[in-house]
This record gives sequence, structure tokens and C-alpha cells, in this order.
Amino acid sequence: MTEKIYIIGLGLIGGSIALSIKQRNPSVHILGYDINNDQVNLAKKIGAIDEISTELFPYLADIDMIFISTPVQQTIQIIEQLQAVELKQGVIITDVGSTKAKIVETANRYLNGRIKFIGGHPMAGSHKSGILAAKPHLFENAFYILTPSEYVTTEDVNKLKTVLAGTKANIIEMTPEEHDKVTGVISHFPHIVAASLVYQAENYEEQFPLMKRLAAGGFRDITRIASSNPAMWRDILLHNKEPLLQLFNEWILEMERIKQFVKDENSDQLFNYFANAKQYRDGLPEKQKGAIPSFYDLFVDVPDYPGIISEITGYLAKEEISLTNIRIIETREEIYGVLRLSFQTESDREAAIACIAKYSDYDTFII
Ligand SMILES: NC(=O)C1=CN([C@@H]2O[C@H](COP(=O)(O)OP(=O)(O)OC[C@H]3O[C@@H](n4cnc5c(N)ncnc54)[C@H](O)[C@@H]3O)[C@@H](O)[C@H]2O)C=CC1
Ligand SMILES: O=C(O)C(=O)Cc1ccc(O)cc1
Repeated sequence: MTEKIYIIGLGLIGGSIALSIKQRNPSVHILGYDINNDQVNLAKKIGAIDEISTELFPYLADIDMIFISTPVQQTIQIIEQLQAVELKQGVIITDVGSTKAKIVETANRYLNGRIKFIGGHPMAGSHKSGILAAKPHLFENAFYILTPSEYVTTEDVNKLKTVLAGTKANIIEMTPEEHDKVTGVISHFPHIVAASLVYQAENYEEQFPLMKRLAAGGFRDITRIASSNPAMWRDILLHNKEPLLQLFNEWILEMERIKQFVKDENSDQLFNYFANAKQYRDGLPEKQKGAIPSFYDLFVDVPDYPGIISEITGYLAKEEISLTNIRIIETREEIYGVLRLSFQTESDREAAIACIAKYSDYDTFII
């Protein structure tokens, strides 16, 4: 049973995790520390934590689980220092960093399997920082990646998953290396591109003073993430060097490819370039938080009438099947609609298929 949790770093992510744990299980006692007193005081004030620690390593021998939710470089330093701290037998330590290989490698080296470390990364957030931007539902329907090493058991991972259940995230597992490659493509490199587009606009400002005021719409959308915390992104790039270097090379080749189409005035290739990108982009799951699609969506063909959502949720409630999201995604000929139901696990989805077949004639399908 996880009774006492220690959270180091009470900003956007640490604060959101604390709030989600407290909301699901108020009896869990959360001790919190932040190098910035204002953050930890605010965390206590909004009820994210029960108790403030005034030092990084207070008495920790009664703590069942530790979350390190600081910027990645600080996370490494804290893990290095943890080897000399007295901890409870069986304590589980996890982090929330946007990179995994360096952090997990540090944990393996310094904690040496003696202390159970499970790398973690909730794949949602914001360009905002700090406890005041924290929300208990920040990770709802997002992916939460865990990278357990050979030193931890399924039971350890399940313990962490139970604590994280209040986040309502889809928890999946992968290796630290897989994680860093995937997040390099869909998160880290896009932050570089966003910042570079901002530089490009800024460079033209002297020549076209109206540039800033004209930079609306698409430009604002694609560069939103350039407003993220610079120190955090500096450290993420320092951690994920090799995958990013490969992506730089591939991106430069990609730019050369489209540049050539423009140079050649190759109308067909230019059309195809945008048409293929549009097709792939349009196929991304709609309004999914985080960058990767859900694995456990179920689609149901339903008549389009008011009350259909409560009818379906009523069937699922009868069988005690929990749902993370439900949404009408399409109406066909104004008669039939498609309902998308999202589940945390494959077994919940299978149970839902059986349940809907038991109580209704609606067709279910998986894409
Ligand atoms: N911002 C985002 O959208 C996401 C961030 N992450 C990861 O989560 C981690 C935290 O990021 P945020 O919560 O966004 O940043 P944040 O800036 O909102 O919070 C970080 C907190 O850590 C504290 N801190 C820094 N050094 C510390 C130390 N040595 N000891 C104790 N506290 C310390 C800061 O004072 C701050 O309150 C980072 O590793 C980041 O890569 C993961 C997913 C999304
Ligand atoms: O603001 C956004 O859309 C983000 O990209 C948030 C984000 C930042 C860092 C992560 O590791 C994961 C998600």
C-alpha cells in the first residue's frame, strides 16, 4: 500500500501529479519540496501537498514512493545524491522528465538496482510553467510512458500505475531509447523548428516593421511551443543529442527536397507534397492529448439522437467498465453517428464490446 509520497519539484508537472493523486485518494500523505519556496507554499495552499519539506533530503525512511519532477538536468543530480540517502526498503522512485535514456542510465549506475527506479514521462503539458498552471486533469487521455528496467518487477510497475490511476492517462511501457527517438520526432525536434521559425520572422522585422502584427493565424499556431521554458528545453536538447542530430540531418534533406520542387516549379510534386502531408495529418487522432494516438479506442455506430451518450455510458456502468472519454465524432446522413469510446486498457475495451453487444444492437468496430 502506498501511503506516503514525496514529490520533489512542484511546478506544472509535479503539481499536476500531486493534484491527481490527492483527488483520487485523499488519504495518501504527500510531502513536497521545491527549491523555490513560493512554489511549495502555493502547492500547500491549493491542497496539492499535505506537508512542506524545507530540505531536499529530509527523513525519508517512511516514504513509499518518490516523484522527481524537476528539469531533467536537476533530476540527474538528485538521483546521484539519492544513493547516499537512507530510504525505505522497497521504495519506488520515478521521474517525469521529457528524456529517458540519460536519466535511466544514471539511475542504473548510481542506484544499482538496490533502489527501484522506474523512468516516467507524462506526454502532455503546456508551454506554461509553475504550480499555478497545474491541473489534476492535465494528463487525462494523454499517454504516460514508463521505462521500467530489469531491476523492477511487474508488481513494482503496478504499484506505480495504481498511484497514477488518478491522472486518467493511458500508461504504456517502452525502452528509454525508443522513448527518446519517438519524443525526438514528435516533441523535441518540433520545438526546435518552432523556435527557428520565430527567428526567421524576427530577422525580417527591420525590413518589414509590420511583420509582428501580421504574424497571426497559422504562424501563431505552429510557433506556440516556442513560448516554452528555455532552460527546460536547453536541458532536453542536451540530453537527447544523438537522436536529434540524426533528425537535423533528415530535416535538412527534407528541406532540400521541397526546395528543389520550388526551384523546378514542379507543380505535380508540390501538390503531392502537401496532399500527402495533409492525408497523414488528417489521419492523426482528433483532439488527442499528447502526441501519440490512443491504443484503446472503440467506435460504435449509433443512431444520432439526444441521450445516446448516457444510454451507452449507462450500459457500461451496469458492468462497471470504466471509460476515460466518450465523444460523437461523426454524423452520417444525419441518421447515424459514430461514437468514440476511449479505455485505459485492452481488457476494458474487450469488456465494452461484449457489454454493448449484450444490451444493444449497435455495431462496434476498432480502427
Ligand atoms: N512542461 C511540460 O509540458 C512537460 C514537462 N515535462 C518534464 O517535467 C519536468 C518538470 O517540468 P515542469 O513541471 O514543466 O517545469 P516547472 O518549471 O513548472 O517546474 C519545475 C519545478 O522544479 C523546481 N526545481 C528546479 N530545480 C530543483 C531542485 N534542484 N530541487 C527541487 N526543485 C527544483 C522548480 O523550482 C520548479 O518549481 C521536466 O523534467 C520536464 O522535462 C514532462 C512533460 C510535459
Ligand atoms: O505545449 C505543448 O504542446 C507541449 O509540447 C507540452 C509538452 C512539453 C514537454 C513534454 O515532454 C511533453 C509535452
